Order: sequence, then structure tokens, then C-alpha cells
Amino acid sequence: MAQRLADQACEACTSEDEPLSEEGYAEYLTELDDEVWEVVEEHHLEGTYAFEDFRDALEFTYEVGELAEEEWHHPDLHLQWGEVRVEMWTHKIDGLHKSDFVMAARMDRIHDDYAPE
Ligand SMILES: C[C@H](O)[C@H](O)[C@H]1CNC2=NC(N)=NC(=O)C2=N1
Repeated sequence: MAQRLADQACEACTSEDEPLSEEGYAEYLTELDDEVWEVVEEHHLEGTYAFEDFRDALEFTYEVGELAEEEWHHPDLHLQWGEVRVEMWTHKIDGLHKSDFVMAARMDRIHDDYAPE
């Protein structure tokens, strides 16, 4: 059984990598929460997470920031009361890389801890 994306680390990407097309990322997309994530114009992942309040959204944002620093792969994070919107792509190749899906899967796992009671 292939290792789950959420159990993987980001691969170092180089500017020589080709951005993934739909055929290339279709399998990865199946591992993401489909109520959260969509691919926009085959260029980036956009995800929207809901929270009970601002503090939970803020703490989630901080945890994701720590993950990004650890993996050296960074999302755009838009924080508001009760919601965090995430945009994830690989700037170096101006498109999608496997590492973007690894990060999204890792964010899904972090969000599981904030699921409303
Ligand atoms: C300087 C450059 O930003 C770094 O090499 C890393 C940091 N984090 C990154 N994050 C993302 N999403 N894409 C990148 O290309 C990237 N590059």
C-alpha cells in the first residue's frame, strides 16, 4: 500500500519540475478532504476550513505555519473569524507539485483536531 500523503514529507522541488496536470494530480486529490479542497485552473489548491471561533482559526493558522517552516513549503493563509482559507501551490514552478498535496493532506490532519464537538 502506497504511503498516505499525510504520512509523507514534502519533496524538495526544483524550478526544473514540470507543474502537475490534472492527470498527474488526480490520484493525490482523492486523498484530500473533498469538502475542503478544490483545484483552481489546474494552478493551485484552494481550501476552506471552518472553526468554532477566531481563536481556533488562529491556532490552526499557527500550527500550519509551523508545519510550513518544518517542510519549507508555504501556503497563503487568509484568517478570519471562524474560517481559514488556504491557497497552496509551488511558486518555483508556478503550479502544482506533489508537495502541495502533501501539505494539504497534512493540513486536513491538523484540522481533524479542531472538529466541532
Ligand atoms: C525562496 C523560496 O521561497 C523557497 O525556496 C521555498 C520556500 N517555500 C515555498 N513555498 C511554496 N509554496 N513554493 C515555493 O516555491 C517555495 N519555495
